[in-house]
Amino acid sequence: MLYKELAELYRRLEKTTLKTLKTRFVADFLKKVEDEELLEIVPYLILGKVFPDWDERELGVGEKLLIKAVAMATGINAEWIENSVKDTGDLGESVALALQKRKQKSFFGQPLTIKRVYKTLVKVAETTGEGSQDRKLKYLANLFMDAEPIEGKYLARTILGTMRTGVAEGLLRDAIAEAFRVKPELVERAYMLTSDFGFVTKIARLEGNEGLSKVTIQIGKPIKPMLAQMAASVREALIEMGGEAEFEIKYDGARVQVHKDGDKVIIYSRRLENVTKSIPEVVERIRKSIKPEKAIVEGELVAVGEGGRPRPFQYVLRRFRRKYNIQEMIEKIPLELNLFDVLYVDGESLIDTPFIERRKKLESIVEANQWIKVAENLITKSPEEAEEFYHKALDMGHEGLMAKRLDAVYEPGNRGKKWLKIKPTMENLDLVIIGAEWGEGRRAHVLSSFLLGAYDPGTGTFVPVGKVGSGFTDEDLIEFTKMLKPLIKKEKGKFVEIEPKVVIEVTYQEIQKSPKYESGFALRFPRYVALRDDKSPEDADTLERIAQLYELQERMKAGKR
Ligand SMILES: Nc1ncnc2c1ncn2[C@@H]1O[C@H](COP(=O)(O)OP(=O)(O)OP(=O)(O)O)[C@@H](O)[C@H]1O
Repeated sequence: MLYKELAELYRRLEKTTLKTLKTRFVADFLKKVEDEELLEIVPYLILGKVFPDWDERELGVGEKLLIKAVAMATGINAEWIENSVKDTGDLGESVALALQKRKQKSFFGQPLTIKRVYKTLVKVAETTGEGSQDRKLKYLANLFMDAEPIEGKYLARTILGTMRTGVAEGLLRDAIAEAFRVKPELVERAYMLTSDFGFVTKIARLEGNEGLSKVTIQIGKPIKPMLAQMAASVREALIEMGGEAEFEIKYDGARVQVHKDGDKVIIYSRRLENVTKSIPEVVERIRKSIKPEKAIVEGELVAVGEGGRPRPFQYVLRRFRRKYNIQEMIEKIPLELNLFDVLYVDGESLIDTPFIERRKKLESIVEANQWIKVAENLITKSPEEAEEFYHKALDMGHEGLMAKRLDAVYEPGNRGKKWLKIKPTMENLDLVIIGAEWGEGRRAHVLSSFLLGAYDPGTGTFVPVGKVGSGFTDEDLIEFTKMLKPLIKKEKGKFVEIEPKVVIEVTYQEIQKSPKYESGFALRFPRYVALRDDKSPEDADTLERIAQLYELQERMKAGKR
């Protein structure tokens, strides 16, 4: 299949904002894909990606290298392309211009096929080590040599991860359902269980509803994590759970999903990225402590400080980010793993097993020690006992408690009421930076105030809910400016519009109802807490969640009165 057909799809997607139309375009395209291998590749390309997020492979190509490759392919100098980006505001557009401007196409050129593009990008990702930049450059230049302007535009955007065609996961799910006349809920279910749109598309096409309904979890494919809502108090949680619940310490760290298959261990982060290489000591401990040959378990990784007390979760994220001198970090930031769930053991999925049974299973398969533990818990009907446990958890320096329904099955990707969290403060929000303003005076060269958006899963867009300017150090602002500059879409005076990619956590004094933003909500005194690079923009808090938190806040206020 020709890459040009895919480029044409991107062009059509970009031209309309109508979700139904976009869904139809994607569905029509999927219907045309016959080849089985392509069926697994194309969904990712449509999302503007090459690999699923949980795949360890990365292209490792920045703007500079890409421009060099285009310069090499067209004979147009790199400076011209760089300058053109200042006018177009989009490297993809400038690549198309460069391809148009080139004198003549190679005589031996072959039209690009989707397979060739994909295979080349895989080679680019797998080229590492000494001299790899040069080899990547050659592979890419070869592709651009044979690319038409419209192909070059979208190829560049795919390589840089800035597709901007407005196709989010929800839209792709609906398009798969429409294309192969299968039930959207079954597509969703299969995706939540495997996080693999390639696999799901193939099953939908080849085996229809029946095949989709048989999809189950697999070692090596991460499962979307089950999430919690917030409760106003321990008592409220107990009532919601039907009078009896299991309470667990809510550890303040980073969630991990561990897949063990014999000696092979893969660890995925909260956003299901493969973080195995950054924490080898944890891998080693899992091999020893998790008894079954094959298992999938979940837990919270906590950085431990003096006297075994937990350190803020940012320390764990520092461990995830580190690629070199890992040994040094193992000593500097020791990690303890507190396991709280088991989803699979030796060929058997436990997803539909009630929580209380899973918990028993977990206790039986873990050989606990100083570094790997099963989350401390209390099963009770008594609000007083639960309160006492809550205060004990807080005194120990933990975040609060989780309450879990004893009979709850595991609901991948769902934020329902079967799990509730109880914390002493209002929930911080994780929001996406969608705009910014250049500072004044001493801060004129840095972005210093940021417009925050909540996610709207229905449309795949981000709706403004507030502006944050406090809580940043000078170094933070320099870092953010560096990070956000390549994501600038438009500049208007001091204000810049930003591609929604970066998630940050903020505190605030209150959520207010306000006509200021179309969302209907505004944050009062938001303050920056941390960069959440463990979350993707689609994991950010939604408008619906903000509305729920608003209700909760009002209930908490009423309780205090
Ligand atoms: N015992 C526990 N059981 C389940 N989750 C726990 C536990 N201890 C800590 N956690 C953490 O709490 C989170 C549950 O809260 P929630 O579902 O809101 O997730 P989240 O969106 O990642 O929020 P948060 O910012 O609170 O981590 C889990 O994702 C996990 O990281």
